[in-house]
Amino acid sequence: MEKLTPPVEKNDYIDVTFEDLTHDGSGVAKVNGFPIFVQNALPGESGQVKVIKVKKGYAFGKLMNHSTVSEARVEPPCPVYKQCGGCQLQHVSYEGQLSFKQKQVQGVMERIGHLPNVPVLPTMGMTDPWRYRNKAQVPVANRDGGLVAGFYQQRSHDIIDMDMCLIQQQENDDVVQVVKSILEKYNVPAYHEQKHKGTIRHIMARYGLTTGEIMVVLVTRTSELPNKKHIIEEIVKAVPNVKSIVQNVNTKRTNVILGDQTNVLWGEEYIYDYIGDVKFAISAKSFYQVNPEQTKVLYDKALEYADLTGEETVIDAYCGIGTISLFLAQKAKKVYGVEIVPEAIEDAKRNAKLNNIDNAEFEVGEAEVVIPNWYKQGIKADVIVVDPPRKGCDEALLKTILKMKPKKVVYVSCGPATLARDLKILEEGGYQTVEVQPVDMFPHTTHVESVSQLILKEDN
Ligand SMILES: C[S@@+](CC[C@H](N)C(=O)[O-])C[C@H]1O[C@@H](n2cnc3c(N)ncnc32)[C@H](O)[C@@H]1O
Repeated sequence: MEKLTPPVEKNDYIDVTFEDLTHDGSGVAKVNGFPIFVQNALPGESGQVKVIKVKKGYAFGKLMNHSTVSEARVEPPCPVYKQCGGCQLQHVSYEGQLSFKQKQVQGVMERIGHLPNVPVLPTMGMTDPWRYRNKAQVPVANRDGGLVAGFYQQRSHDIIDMDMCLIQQQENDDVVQVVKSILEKYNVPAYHEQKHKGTIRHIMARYGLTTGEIMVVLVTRTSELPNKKHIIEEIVKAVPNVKSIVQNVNTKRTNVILGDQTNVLWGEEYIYDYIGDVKFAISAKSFYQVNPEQTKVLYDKALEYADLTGEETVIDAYCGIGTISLFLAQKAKKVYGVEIVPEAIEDAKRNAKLNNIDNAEFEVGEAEVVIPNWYKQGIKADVIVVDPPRKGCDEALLKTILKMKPKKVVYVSCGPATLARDLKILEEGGYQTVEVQPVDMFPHTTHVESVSQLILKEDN
């Protein structure tokens, strides 16, 4: 096969116009069809780029200057946007972000799914896309005789001290600052990663948006916490809505934040929050959606697409803590949820009880194993909802769906590329994708979430 010669070399300076944005927010320019990826460049912009790395089929460049600036470009409001890396799209207007997310889904439908006619609707965004996150997990270090708490600088483990994060609930920012100063006052040593010494590793705050309840989690290397009694008293005094103070002990040399052992130091083991009418108990280790306001928007859409009358049997595959299952159970005859993580299923069962929901059953296991078993046992769903991780649905699960033939499939996805791949398989098996609705769950980041409705075609 003829070897293609890249049209650019390292250290070349070239003038380009950007055509697209990648899934991670880099601008894409093309030289004779050869793509060059450049950070901080937007579609429609032109400028001079220095080529910094050339690979077989693509190159990376650094933007040296702009000759045209996109109308969608804005000044990022966060002072540490460039160092942090937690957000990737703050330099794009919110309208521009929503349009980028819609185009990204549309693009993969065409390129990967070969489904150019599937309607991809405009992204449903937030009225106020700031301060939406209900969970903060902030690493702590010792510096200049005190404590710093903030975020890891991009591609490093250096902590940048920070007193606010514009996508965090204000309450979480406040908790982190107050707890940091209390720990500093009592000389609690911060964890030192290389030496694996010290005590406090992370300060974590969880906030119930609808209840205002706050949980403070102190993640420590050792189960011993010096001046524990005073620290607890001061946190209770300083954080009026605190309902739970928890110590999580993580003894391991690891990047995973939480360890195995959790002790309640004060108050309750759980805080509570509602999504719609459904109440959720949230422990230090529970998975819970980080943007509950948009979760409601997403799940309302899923419910609309499921179009339940009260007579249906529904399967919720990859059900996590049963958030969607409990939403659906209010409108269905019976819901079966399956999830691989046993603790999540315990939470799902607890949450069903908490809401007096007795028509939802949950099972631990792989969706691609459990659902075929259910089918063998005679369980046949009228509607199947799937909400898989980024890698999409397992092929065995898709095959079972095609055998079981539910009238509707509702596909909640956090990975547009695998969504497109799976929709194609379902379409070839007799389903029609009615529409795809992107929902912005994570403003200012490149994450794209969407929900799709598929119906079984009549002759199947
Ligand atoms: C995107 S999350 C779904 C969250 C869920 N809908 C909720 O609201 O809690 C995907 C879930 O799939 C689970 N998972 C991953 N692989 C799985 C598999 N093969 N079978 C079942 N669940 C799986 C993960 O543990 C995770 O909870």
